[in-house]
Amino acid sequence: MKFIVYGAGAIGAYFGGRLVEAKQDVTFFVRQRRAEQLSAHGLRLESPEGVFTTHVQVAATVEEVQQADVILVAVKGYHLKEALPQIIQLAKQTNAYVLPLLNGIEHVTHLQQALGEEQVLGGFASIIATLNEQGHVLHTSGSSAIQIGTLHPSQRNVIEAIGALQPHVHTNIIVNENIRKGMWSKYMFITAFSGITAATQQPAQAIIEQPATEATAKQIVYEMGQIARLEGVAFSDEEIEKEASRLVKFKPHMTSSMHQDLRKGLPIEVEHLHGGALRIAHNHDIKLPTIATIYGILKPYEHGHLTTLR
Ligand SMILES: NC(=O)C1=CN([C@@H]2O[C@H](COP(=O)(O)OP(=O)(O)OC[C@H]3O[C@@H](n4cnc5c(N)ncnc54)[C@H](OP(=O)(O)O)[C@@H]3O)[C@@H](O)[C@H]2O)C=CC1
Ligand SMILES: CC(C)(CO)C(=O)C(=O)O
Repeated sequence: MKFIVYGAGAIGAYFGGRLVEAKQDVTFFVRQRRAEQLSAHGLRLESPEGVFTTHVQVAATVEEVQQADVILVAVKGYHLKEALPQIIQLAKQTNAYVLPLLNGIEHVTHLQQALGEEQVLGGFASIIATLNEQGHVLHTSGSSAIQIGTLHPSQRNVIEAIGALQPHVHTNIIVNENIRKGMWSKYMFITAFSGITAATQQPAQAIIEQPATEATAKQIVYEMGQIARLEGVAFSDEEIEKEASRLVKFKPHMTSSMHQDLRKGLPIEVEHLHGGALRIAHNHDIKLPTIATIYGILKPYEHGHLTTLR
């Protein structure tokens, strides 16, 4: 298959690299600095699933890309404002399916509004990965997977075709028959885990050892469950409780990428995750007081260091 990977950060480079390794035709759509880095040094994945180094095809302008079957989107939520017009243009000119791997939900709505429901697939990534200074991917979790699925009945063939790559890739491609629910489960969990670790500036230990912090984190999951249901995603009480109970199952030193980014003074996805949840709640005329509080605490850190506050 012919893939465009839009954004060659941790997720794009990792899963795109695994597709190159599986002999797929992959073009990494990147900005100038990353294009130079990838052209000069290629792509290197360091992972418990194997080290892989390869030359890659890159493109930095939409004119360079004529054909594609699938566009994997792997930017951060805070890149979307700039990236969406280009992704939409790429999708329109190639007629390719768009497979977003971001955490959150709002990007799916934006893509569907621009392209129609038939062109936007469902998906998300399960991995812990980052780029080092050389632009190599460091994959540190024990496993890696993307979950994919149809958001429209017409997408069955393309989802099956991507799923059929599974025997050839050194990662997991899981076809999820209810991908919308899968995406919401991940959104529910990550909004709580990233929100509470970033707001407390503590790893999972704070949730595990401090009942008040655990209760706040779980409350975020319950509020996310409320909007998921209002959006028509059928979560039972038990399923929501299961997501909430995952919050205390981490090793105490574990933390979220949002907390790590905050510590490093990097931008964080608070507007995309927590802000996105509040906008959905607003559309349904309800309040999410715990998420609103976490959003208020984290919002000043949205762009990284607090250099703009005087
Ligand atoms: N990393 C992880 O372990 C996990 C991440 N996720 C989710 O996946 C998504 C991506 O995260 P991650 O890969 O870590 O993020 P990264 O910051 O590592 O990568 C994002 C990449 O997008 C590129 N980019 C941004 N704007 C553009 C643009 N206009 N054109 C081309 N490239 C662009 C950036 O390039 P540049 O170098 O030019 O800035 C950067 O390399 C997020 O929503 C995250 O929450 C989900 C599960 C795990
Ligand atoms: C919690 C974790 C590490 C794994 O789901 C994650 O996705 C994140 O922090 O962004």
